[in-house]
Amino acid sequence: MRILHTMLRVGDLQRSIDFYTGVLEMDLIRQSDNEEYKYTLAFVGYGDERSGAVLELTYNWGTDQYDLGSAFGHIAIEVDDIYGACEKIRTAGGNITREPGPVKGGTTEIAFVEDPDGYKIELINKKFAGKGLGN
Ligand SMILES: C[C@@H](O)C(=O)SC[C@H](NC(=O)CC[C@H](N)C(=O)O)C(=O)NCC(=O)O
Ligand code: NI
Repeated sequence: MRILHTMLRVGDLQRSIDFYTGVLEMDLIRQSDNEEYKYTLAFVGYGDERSGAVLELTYNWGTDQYDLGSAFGHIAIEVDDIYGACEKIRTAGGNITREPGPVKGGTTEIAFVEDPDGYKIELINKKFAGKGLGN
């Protein structure tokens, strides 16, 4: 078994596609409508589903916002240079909500960016990927 995707309900599909492709440099892999049940799916990621897990952006027709609640945490992305990545994301209009630097209580360098619906995306510097807090 392997993880295929994480599904996120979004309030404006093009706004989300623009963010994940334009700001986080993902590919738009495929998109499909379900006319009967009135929703559209857009799969975005770094390479296709055979090479790794992707995000499944789900737009329910006519629903433009959701209560994210307090349970969802974040999706993590590995970046080669977290400081440079944050500058590029900021320049591209992304909302960095936690500046890059060592995680509290550890050494792993992280940052957070929020997507257009408020979902948190954690950026982790490549040299720390898979090392937890890095201690
Ligand atoms: C393609 C596969 O990865 C899917 O996740 S499609 C599954 C399908 N999704 C939806 O219906 C999304 C819209 C829905 N209103 C929602 O917001 O979740 C699904 O969950 N189908 C249910 C089923 O029983 O088939
Ligand atoms: Ni799915």
